[in-house]
Amino acid sequence: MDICVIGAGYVGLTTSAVLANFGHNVYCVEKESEKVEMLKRSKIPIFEPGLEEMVVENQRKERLAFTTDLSKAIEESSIIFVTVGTPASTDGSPNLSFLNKVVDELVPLIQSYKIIVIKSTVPLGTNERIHKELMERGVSPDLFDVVSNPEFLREGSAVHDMQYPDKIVIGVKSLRPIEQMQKLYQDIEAPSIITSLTGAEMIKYASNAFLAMKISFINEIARISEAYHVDITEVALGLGMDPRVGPYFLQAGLGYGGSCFPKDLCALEFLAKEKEITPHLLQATREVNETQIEQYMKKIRKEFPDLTNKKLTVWGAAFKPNTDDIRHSQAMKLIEQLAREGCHLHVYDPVVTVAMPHVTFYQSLYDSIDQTDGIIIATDWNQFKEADWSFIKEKMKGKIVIDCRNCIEPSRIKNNGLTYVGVARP
Ligand SMILES: NC(=O)C1=CN([C@@H]2O[C@H](COP(=O)(O)OP(=O)(O)OC[C@H]3O[C@@H](n4cnc5c(N)ncnc54)[C@H](O)[C@@H]3O)[C@@H](O)[C@H]2O)C=CC1
Ligand SMILES: O=C(O)[C@H]1O[C@H](OP(=O)(O)OP(=O)(O)OC[C@H]2O[C@@H](n3ccc(=O)[nH]c3=O)[C@H](O)[C@@H]2O)[C@H](O)[C@@H](O)[C@@H]1O
Repeated sequence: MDICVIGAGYVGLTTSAVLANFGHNVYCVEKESEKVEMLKRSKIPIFEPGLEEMVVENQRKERLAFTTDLSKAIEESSIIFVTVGTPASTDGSPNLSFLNKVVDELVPLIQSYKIIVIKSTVPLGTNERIHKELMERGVSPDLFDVVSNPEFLREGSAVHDMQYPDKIVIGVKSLRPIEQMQKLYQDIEAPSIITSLTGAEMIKYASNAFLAMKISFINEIARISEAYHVDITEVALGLGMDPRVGPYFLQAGLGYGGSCFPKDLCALEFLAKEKEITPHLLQATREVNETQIEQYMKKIRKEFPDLTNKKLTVWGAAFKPNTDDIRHSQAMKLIEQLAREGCHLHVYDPVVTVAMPHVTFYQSLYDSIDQTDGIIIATDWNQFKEADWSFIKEKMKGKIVIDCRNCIEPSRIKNNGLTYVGVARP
């Protein structure tokens, strides 16, 4: 099949590479010409394990092309994926300007039957609205179907997640596009859920809200566990053994960040309030998360009562490991807070470097700890878990290691004469 993917961000690039890898011809249309030039030279603008290799391989096989020319891509494609960003506006409502622009651009270009697949995460009712708008603007209903096909990939494992999803959600208004959609995904072994356009939108929001709630739940339980000297990792293990709960997303720490959980939670809260529903759990989830940085600042201030001119090392800046994405990163928020309080910060992240006042980003893990007063782990990269703590003990000046992700076994640090501080790890 010939496919057009609009947007070359995390979702657009992964969708393009994976569909091309399944043998489809894919045109990935991106509005930023510099990005397109880079991609044409097989340079990927984001860090995502396995993506570059898959892009290069499919460019070589001439199944994947990058362009700014939407009209040619639409003319040649029967399926159009829309993967543009839907960031939060200042009032928490989703900003749909990129999506609306795409709809404007599509109106004059639909001259033969197309399936328009909305992969971006959009507020309830958006797919219905797009369908209506296309008709009102003169596009014959014989020439298009809108399909709501939300994406569940995680950054850092995007290529794997898209090839091996646990389900495929297909929201439709009529039965007409279903067969084509199933054919498109025939190489993926996963159950499909066929639902309404708005039902698919809600499955996406409910999934992200539930996962975020699980994280805030374990962070709240960690606060209580700490007060009663209980080990949160044992609690999470025992809790997660119940199949009704499951073992995932029970890692206590600095809280969730990234380009999706914070904005999708705000969007759902906004959508609830629009219908005069008080979203108690969503609000509580957000409130716990928003106070996680302060929880850890208290721990840091307890170890270093005067932060002015303290030389501290922070490991991790990305919002999670295996990505260079710092959008709404809790690690970055912590770094900014520490810098505001007068610390001299030495930061190391395997793939992130940012220019900011009072902060020096290092290119090597061990260079970042030279003569430091303490180490703060803000993102749980594997590299940090595998560090040589006896060597670190020799290089650093102080003794304190604050693990804001509970990602290191305390004994590994304590056995080397250092002090370990996590959350609820007595
Ligand atoms: N990042 C993630 O892990 C996931 C994101 N999502 C959702 O997918 C959507 C996209 O997310 P990301 O890929 O992270 O966004 P992104 O912001 O990284 O990428 C969007 C891309 O679309 C391009 N674009 C915007 N308007 C365009 C237009 N008119 N024509 C061509 N290109 C255009 C932008 O320049 C940008 O490169 C969002 O709704 C997000 O909530 C869903 C699942 C996972
Ligand atoms: O809609 C989206 O964009 C995506 O949002 C999340 O994926 P992502 O944001 O890439 O990353 P996650 O692995 O979910 O982690 C999100 C945040 O939660 C934190 N986290 C995760 C798990 C955990 O147990 N504890 C915890 O603090 C991570 O450090 C990170 O900051 C969802 O997991 C995806 O299914 C979804 O498609």
